[in-house]
Amino acid sequence: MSARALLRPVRGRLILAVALQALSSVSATGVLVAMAMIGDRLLAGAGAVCTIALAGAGAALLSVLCAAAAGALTHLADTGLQLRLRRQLASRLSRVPLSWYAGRGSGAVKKTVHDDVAALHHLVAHTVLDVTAVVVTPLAALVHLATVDPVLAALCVLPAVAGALLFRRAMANAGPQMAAYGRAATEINNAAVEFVDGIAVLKTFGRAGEAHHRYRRAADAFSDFFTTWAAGTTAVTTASQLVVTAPAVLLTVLAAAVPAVAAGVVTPGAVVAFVLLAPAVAAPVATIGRQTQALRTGLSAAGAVADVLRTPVRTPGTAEPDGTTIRLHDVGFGYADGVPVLSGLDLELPPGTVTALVGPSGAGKSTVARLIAGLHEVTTGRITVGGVDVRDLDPAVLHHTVGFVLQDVVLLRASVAENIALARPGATAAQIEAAARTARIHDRIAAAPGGYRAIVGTELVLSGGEAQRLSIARALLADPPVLILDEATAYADPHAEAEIQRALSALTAGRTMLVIAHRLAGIRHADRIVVLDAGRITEQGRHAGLLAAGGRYARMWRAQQLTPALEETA
Ligand SMILES: Nc1ncnc2c1ncn2[C@@H]1O[C@H](COP(=O)(O)OP(=O)(O)OP(=O)(O)O)[C@@H](O)[C@H]1O
Repeated sequence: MSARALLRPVRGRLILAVALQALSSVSATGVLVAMAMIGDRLLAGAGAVCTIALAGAGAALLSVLCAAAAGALTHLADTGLQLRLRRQLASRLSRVPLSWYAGRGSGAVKKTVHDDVAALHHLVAHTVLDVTAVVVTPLAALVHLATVDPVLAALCVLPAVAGALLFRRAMANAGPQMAAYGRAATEINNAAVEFVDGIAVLKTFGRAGEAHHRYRRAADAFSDFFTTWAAGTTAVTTASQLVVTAPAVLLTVLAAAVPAVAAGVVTPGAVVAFVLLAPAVAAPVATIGRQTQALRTGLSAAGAVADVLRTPVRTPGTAEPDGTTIRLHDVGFGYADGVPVLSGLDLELPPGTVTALVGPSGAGKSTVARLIAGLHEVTTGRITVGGVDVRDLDPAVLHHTVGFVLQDVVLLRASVAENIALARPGATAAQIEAAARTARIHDRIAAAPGGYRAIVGTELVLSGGEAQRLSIARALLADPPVLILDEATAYADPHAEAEIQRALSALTAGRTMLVIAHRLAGIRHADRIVVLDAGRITEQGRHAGLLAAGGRYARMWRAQQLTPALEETA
């Protein structure tokens, strides 16, 4: 979608608004013409100015009404456009791959979603009309003055031409400068977001003073850039403004008109017309900078929004999985180009079985979970659910088939009930409570003042382990045939962990499970244990077999058996 296509839905209303604004500007000029005609009549002693005065008043009324109608139209067009764009952006941004966000930074995304859409408001609601007025008013004034005296009319164009030429010189390098301006503004946005995101951890290490370092640097760079740019152009820009001021224009015209009146080649009435209308011919040049800038900003914002809306997203397929078997076929993946995290991974999760994925930190276990969840796309190979590539599955079907309790629990700033019912919005209060009880989080929720209506993060602040149990309640309620647990009990104390394990055990019957755990004791009864090391499967089998093999798993098991003893003797 191009910037032009973006504005297509409101084109009809904008054209009508431009026509009304043009009529308003012509009518406003008509008022000045009527005043000039009255002056001419009075100077000539012709009297009878009533009709002209009435016509002038009519023109004034028409001008006001047309301007109001034009403004109402553009604001209506803008409201509809903003709503449509925000919906389209929300829909697109929810479907772009996570890597798209990683490649940008939240500041840049926020700039497009918020600032650029707001800049479009100015373009559609104001700039279009302002530019119309700036073009039509001087033209209408000039046309009338040309009928009064063509030579003097040509003369009053001179200040406008001089102002425009000076302004062009000031803006000679504006294209690259505007691009640099946009980059500097984006850098400030990114730095501000980073500042807010990182402040807690920096404070923890007593380095709060440095927290805003990048932000300050970005703001300084922005200020330096702007000062240098302004210093190089201020003199010429000021000159371009000065030559089009009313006194400068009147001086130019009167320098020729006064001798012409004395010589009897121009009437005093004609001079009145020039005094009233000549400033209007040149005045818009003073606003060229502002209007051009507003147009550029608006069009570049439209371009940025159009770019986001053009971001390719995979159209969800309509294929239905045949069963719930999950297979990883020769899967390779890396977060960054040339840095593989997983390579040649073949893995099958047969229905009703529990597969445990273990391995040292950084081996890629959570990455496997994220790939199955569709949060990232495999670089090579494929992942299938019931024989269908996850990329060809409708995300809704994927998430009904596979439930996730991932390491990084994300809770929404919504009620506890809404958070639990995320994957099943129609769930009843009783079903939500039952899931919370099974996940051993009900008592904590019931003890909070708002209970299940309390807003998570403000009215109910949960610890890491509690958040984990709430996300287990979520998965329990969704009741998917396949469940992936990534460090599901990482935050829980031993007592709570045992309870959660019991609750989860009840779930496993008839279900496919992939459990990613560091503590091997919890998964030693798994149907299959897969050992991942540096993104490759190095061993797999049942607990006893792997122990007997004396490989990596056996070493990890022995190390974990020793650890409690060491703690006790310490
Ligand atoms: N979002 C990311 N961007 C870039 N690299 C990442 C990202 N997430 C993980 N990695 C890298 O991918 C590799 C595997 O990480 P992963 O979290 O899958 O390991 P893991 O086996 O689950 O580790 P742990 O047991 O410590 O949680 C690591 O080298 C990690 O640095």
